Amino acid sequence: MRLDVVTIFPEYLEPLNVSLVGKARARGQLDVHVHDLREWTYDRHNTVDDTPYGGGPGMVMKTEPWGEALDSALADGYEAGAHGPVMVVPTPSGRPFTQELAVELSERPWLIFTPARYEGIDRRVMDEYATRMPVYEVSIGDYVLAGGEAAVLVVTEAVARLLPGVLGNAESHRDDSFAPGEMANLLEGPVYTKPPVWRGRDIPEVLLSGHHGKIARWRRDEAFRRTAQNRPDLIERCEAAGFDKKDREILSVLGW
Ligand SMILES: Nc1cc(-c2ccc3ccn(Cc4ccc(CN5CCCC5)cc4)c3c2)n[nH]1
Repeated sequence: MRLDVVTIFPEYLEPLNVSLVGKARARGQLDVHVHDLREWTYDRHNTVDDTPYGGGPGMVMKTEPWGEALDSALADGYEAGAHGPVMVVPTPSGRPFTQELAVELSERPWLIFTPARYEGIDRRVMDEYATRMPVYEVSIGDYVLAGGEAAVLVVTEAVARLLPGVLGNAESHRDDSFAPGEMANLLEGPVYTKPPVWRGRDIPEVLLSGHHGKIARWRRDEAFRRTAQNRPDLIERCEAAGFDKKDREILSVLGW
């Protein structure tokens, strides 16, 4: 997968050199190119913003630098043999970023991120590139950041860990919250490891029993407990996926 990021804060993307994404890059599973938007300005102050038409607070990012930076990133990518680009535009007003969307993006060969600052980018930039590729405007949550770079880190990490071979055997996204399968749409329950006792706190007996059926049931019950506690909205969603008799038992215990 190729990732291009156009930003006025290239240093903000340094974390893409470490940990999971850094290793995927070192292994050649990810090809990341960060471009400084200001390299596509020609005035003394490297201006990338201007006042909004129609008035209002703040500044809007200008079309020309984005157009030149994106055309350059596209030419570079095609030159390198990449294909099927998709533009990902972080914005508070976008489609919610979910595990489902992470899976969808992880199946694309080329993502071009356009994290903005100020009050966002002149709409004509997205309109222009929507004629050439899918444009996903994406929100990572119902809060307002000062710019899109943090969202690029979030989306990149969620996508990269889904790429084949990126998560080692020791880790798996099989039982992720929101992953398909029997734990679909449930939040994961508590996890434990050695030592067996820590500051007088021991491990739930069932996890030491070696009885895989009981352990799986306990984990599902704990997932229901946590989901009912923190995300009751998800209980309805997984009801659609079908509850078995045991599920209904734990839900009635939880007062559901
Ligand atoms: N999930 C999530 C994503 C973001 C995010 C992503 C990119 C940018 C680029 C600039 N900002 C700051 C920003 C943008 C829009 C407004 C709202 N204004 C009201 C009138 C015009 C616009 C305020 C402040 C971002 C914020 N925040 N949260």
